[in-house]
Amino acid sequence: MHIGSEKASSLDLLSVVVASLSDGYGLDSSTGDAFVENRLLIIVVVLVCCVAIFFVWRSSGRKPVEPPKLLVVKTQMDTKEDQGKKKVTVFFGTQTRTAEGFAKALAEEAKARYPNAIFKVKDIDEYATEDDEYEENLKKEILALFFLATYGDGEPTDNAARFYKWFTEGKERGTWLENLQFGVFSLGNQQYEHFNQQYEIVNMNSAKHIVQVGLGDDDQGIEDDFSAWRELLWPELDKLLQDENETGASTPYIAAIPEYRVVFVKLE
Ligand SMILES: Cc1cc2nc3c(=O)[nH]c(=O)nc-3n(C[C@H](O)[C@H](O)[C@H](O)COP(=O)(O)O)c2cc1C
Repeated sequence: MHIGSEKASSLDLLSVVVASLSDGYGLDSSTGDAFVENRLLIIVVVLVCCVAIFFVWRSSGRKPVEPPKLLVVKTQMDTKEDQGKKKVTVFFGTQTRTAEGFAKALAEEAKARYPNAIFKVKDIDEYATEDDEYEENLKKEILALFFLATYGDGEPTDNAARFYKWFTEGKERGTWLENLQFGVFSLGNQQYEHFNQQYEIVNMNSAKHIVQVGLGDDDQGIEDDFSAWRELLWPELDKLLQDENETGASTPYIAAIPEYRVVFVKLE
C-alpha cells in the first residue's frame, strides 16, 4: 500500500486496516471456514467503525459552534413604587461618554427635583434589540430627553447608528410620535463642518419639543452649554412633572465631566 507524500485520505487509512487484517495474524489456512467468516465479520465491523469515526471527526472539525443565545429581557416591569408616577426616559448617543455623563447627571438632579417622577437613563442602542421594538417602545413614551453626539461628517455615534438608520428611513411612519414630548441636548464641535447635525433626526416626526435644542460646543465649553440648557429645561419640566403644591427643589449641580469640576479648597 502506497501512501504518498500528500496527506493520506480516509480511504487509504481504511485500505491499510483491511490489508493488515487480511494478511492474518500468523495463523495458517487450516483453521477452517468459521475463522474466515469471523475475519470477514471483524473487517466489516472495523470498516463501519472507521467510517463512523471519520464522519464524527469531520463534523466536529468544521461545524461552526453556535454561540449561546443571550437571554434578553424585553420589557422592564414597573415596581409597585413606580406605578402611577410619570416616567421620563433619558437617551444617550455617545462615542466617548460625554453624552452619557450629561444624561446621568441630569437624571440624578431631576430625581431629586421631581420625587413623583421616574427617570430612566438608556443607551439608545440597548433600548431596542430588534428595530421594530423602537416603534413599539417609543410609542409608549410620554416624555423623553435625548443627548446625542455628532461624529464623522454629521454622522451618529456607533451606539446611535442603528436607531439613526431606522428612524431616518421611516418617513412613511407618519405621525406616530404625537404622544411624545421631548427635549434634546446635542453635542458637537464647531470646528467640524457638520456642526451638531444629529439633533435634526429627532425633529423629523410629530413629537413636540418642550424646550429649545441645546447646542453643546466642545470647542468652547460644552459643560457651560449644558448648564445653560438645564436652566431652560427645569421650568418646562416643572410644568409637566410637579404636582400643584410642589415647588421646585434646587439641588447642587455636580459637573458631569470631572475635568470641568470646580473644587473649592480652603487655604490654611
Ligand atoms: C473623530 C471625531 C469626529 C467628530 N465629528 C463631529 C462632527 O461631524 N460634527 C460635530 O459637531 N462634532 C463632531 N465631533 C465632536 C464631538 O461630537 C464632541 O466632542 C462631543 O462632545 C463628543 O461627545 P461624546 O463624548 O458623548 O461622544 C467629532 C469628534 C471626533 C473626535
